[in-house]
Amino acid sequence: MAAATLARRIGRSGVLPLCCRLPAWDRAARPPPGPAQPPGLPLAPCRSFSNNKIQVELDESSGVAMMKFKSPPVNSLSLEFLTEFSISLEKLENNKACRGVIITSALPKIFSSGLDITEMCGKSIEHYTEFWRAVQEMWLRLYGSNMVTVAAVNGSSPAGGCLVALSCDYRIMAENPKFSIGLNEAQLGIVAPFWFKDTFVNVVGHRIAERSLQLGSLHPAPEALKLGLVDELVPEEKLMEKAAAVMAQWLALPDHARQLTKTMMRKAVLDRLVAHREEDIKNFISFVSKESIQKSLRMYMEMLKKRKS
Ligand SMILES: CCCCCCCCCC/C=C\CC(=O)SCCNC(=O)CCNC(=O)[C@H](O)C(C)(C)COP(=O)(O)OP(=O)(O)OC[C@H]1O[C@@H](n2cnc3c(N)ncnc32)[C@H](O)[C@@H]1OP(=O)(O)O
Repeated sequence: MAAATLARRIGRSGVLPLCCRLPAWDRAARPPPGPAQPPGLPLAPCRSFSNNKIQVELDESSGVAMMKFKSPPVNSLSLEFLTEFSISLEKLENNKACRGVIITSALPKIFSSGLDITEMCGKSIEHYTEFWRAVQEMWLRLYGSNMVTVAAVNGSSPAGGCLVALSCDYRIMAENPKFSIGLNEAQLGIVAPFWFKDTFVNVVGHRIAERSLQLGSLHPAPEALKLGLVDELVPEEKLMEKAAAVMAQWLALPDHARQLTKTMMRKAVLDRLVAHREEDIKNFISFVSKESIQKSLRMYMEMLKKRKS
């Protein structure tokens, strides 16, 4: 689907209507590009594209795309960011030349600061609906992607930023103990929804997830490795090289076998949100509309500003 059409269909809702496409986890496995492809068949025109928030470059010879978050100061996941993220994933997913994507940040020291807190403060019910649908859409696309997804975590990655990394197939983090990662929602006085929790449990197991979620822990990189929250630590300057090597290793397998296995591992969790999407939006709205929650979020934002001065 052309980007302009996609953007029109998403419209202000930030959501791709489910009727527009099969979810990635239900699609048939794609044949690998290259010799198996009928000669003369044009590849989708998406070698490189970028928008205000995200830059993507696809190397058609390897089938690997590099996606870089570039939304200063901290790559917070605003409605606009999430919409651009979903559009970028959709474009790659639909491009037969693309088999894998490495996700990283173009900003120093920050992978993503998580959901944009200002989107959850003092807004209308319509806005909360639109925002939360966009968060869901991003996760459904990323967690359900047929592509190999590698997170090259080159900075701190709290809450929604951690979810992005957790939703990938493999996480490599820069071995800087000043960088931390985790679902710290409880520290903000908010609660990670069930599908954040399910994604976390699928990576680290129930006990570690329960303790970490209740405490709202942000784990410095070495601790994140010990917990299995990330798969590897490497010196920062080696991060992209390592991500490319891991990607090559994963792409060496036949797509159909890997994709069907991924679907088998993730389907139950994806289906659970798909079946309860509207209820999940209602829960989000009634939760963030509470005066006590608004107060907690405002205090947290003030704390961030004070810490700076
Ligand atoms: C019953 C169940 C119902 C379910 C209900 C669901 C409820 C909601 C669930 C929500 C799920 C996920 C939530 C989130 O993702 S919330 C976001 C959590 N993120 C954080 O806690 C990170 C906060 N930020 C930091 O710790 C630091 O900023 C940093 C990322 C480590 C970077 O530090 P820095 O020193 O380099 O930069 P700093 O000066 O702090 O920040 C620069 C400016 O950016 C602003 N900012 C930072 N993070 C955010 C953010 N997430 N959203 C919006 N704005 C952010 C910060 O305030 C600075 O602004 P300014 O320059 O002072 O104006």
